[in-house]
Amino acid sequence: MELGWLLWGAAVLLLLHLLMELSPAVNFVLRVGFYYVLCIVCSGLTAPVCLLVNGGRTVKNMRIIKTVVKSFKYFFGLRFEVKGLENFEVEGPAIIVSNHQSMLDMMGLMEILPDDCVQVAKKELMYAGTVGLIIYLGGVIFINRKSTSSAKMVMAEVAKTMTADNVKVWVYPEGTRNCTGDLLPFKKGAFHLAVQAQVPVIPVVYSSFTTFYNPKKNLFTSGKIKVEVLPPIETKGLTSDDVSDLTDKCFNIMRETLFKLSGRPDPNSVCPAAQPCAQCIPRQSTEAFT
Ligand SMILES: CCCCCC/C=C\CCCCCCCCCC(=O)SCCNC(=O)CCNC(=O)[C@H](O)C(C)(C)COP(=O)(O)OP(=O)(O)OC[C@H]1O[C@@H](n2cnc3c(N)ncnc32)[C@H](O)[C@@H]1OP(=O)(O)O
Ligand SMILES: CCCCCCCC/C=C\CCCCCCCC(=O)OC[C@@H](O)COP(=O)(O)O
Repeated sequence: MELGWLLWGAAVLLLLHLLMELSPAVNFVLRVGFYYVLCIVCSGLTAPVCLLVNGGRTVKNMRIIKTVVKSFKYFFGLRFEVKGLENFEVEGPAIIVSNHQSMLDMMGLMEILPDDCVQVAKKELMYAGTVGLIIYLGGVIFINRKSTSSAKMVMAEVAKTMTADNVKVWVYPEGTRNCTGDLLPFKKGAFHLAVQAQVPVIPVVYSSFTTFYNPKKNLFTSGKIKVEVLPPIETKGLTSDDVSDLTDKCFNIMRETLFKLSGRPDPNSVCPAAQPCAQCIPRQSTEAFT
């Protein structure tokens, strides 16, 4: 009887393997599906541990969540090459800003997440079953993207409490996932927050996923992700009038780093050729690279 089940299991695995080999779409759906299942199951198992160890919603739970999520990369053959971790060693709170390419970012996030750091997330994630529960227990700050005034109010509250609680806040300034290999224009919330709390901004850049992950092409293979934590940008003495400049400065540094890490030409270099080349391609027309 047990041997029968084993043979059935082996046959199903073999069939799935064959299907994945034959069809990129099946391969993509199964790998993404497996990521979802892993997140849902691990969240369900980790939530009671967080409750038992730390008693409720607290940033301390992020250490437990981080330990679990850091193991996910082995299932998908992902490798991280990290540079500049010492830039996280600032005294006290800071705002960390990074590019946001896909839900796979959770693995990259947890790979380098410093202690006492919470993320800003869209409030819809709170209702994502066990994943919502674990995110809630980790102390994630939820914002309503459909209401600028309510999002601003939450951010203003965070600016007041982050210094008292000595926490770092991780924001995805693009405000949505973007897997084009370039950056979307930055929203200013993170930078208002940094100026209001008078804390540094630490930019973090992940290389483009487009060589191994592209939903439009049903591509999801193993791959290497280069990560660079850039030096903190101070905001002491800056006022709300400086927010736009601060946003632009961060955007330009991060875009330049994204292109460098992804092996693309420097976006700021001037093309000497008469014909447009890769350097000349304007920021929003990046489909050619995906
Ligand atoms: C154990 C296993 C577990 C496995 C699974 C779980 C794995 C890990 C779990 C833990 C990790 C969870 C992490 C989850 C991450 C989720 C990521 C996301 O959800 S990304 C989406 C949500 N985040 C954001 O949107 C942040 C970026 N957005 C902003 O900062 C925006 O600015 C805003 C949301 C605050 C407002 O956006 P919007 O309404 O579109 O308005 P804007 O155009 O940006 O601004 C309008 C004007 O208002 C000014 N402004 C903005 N913010 C402020 C402010 N705080 N104070 C004052 N003024 C502000 C802005 O400057 C604009 O004015 P202007 O005159 O045009 O300059
Ligand atoms: C009872 C309800 C059950 C609902 C089940 C939902 C299951 C969800 C399961 C697994 C999801 C794993 C993903 C982990 C968290 C990913 C965070 C993320 O990447 O959010 C995207 C958000 O930043 C921006 O969203 P948009 O690009 O604007 O969209």
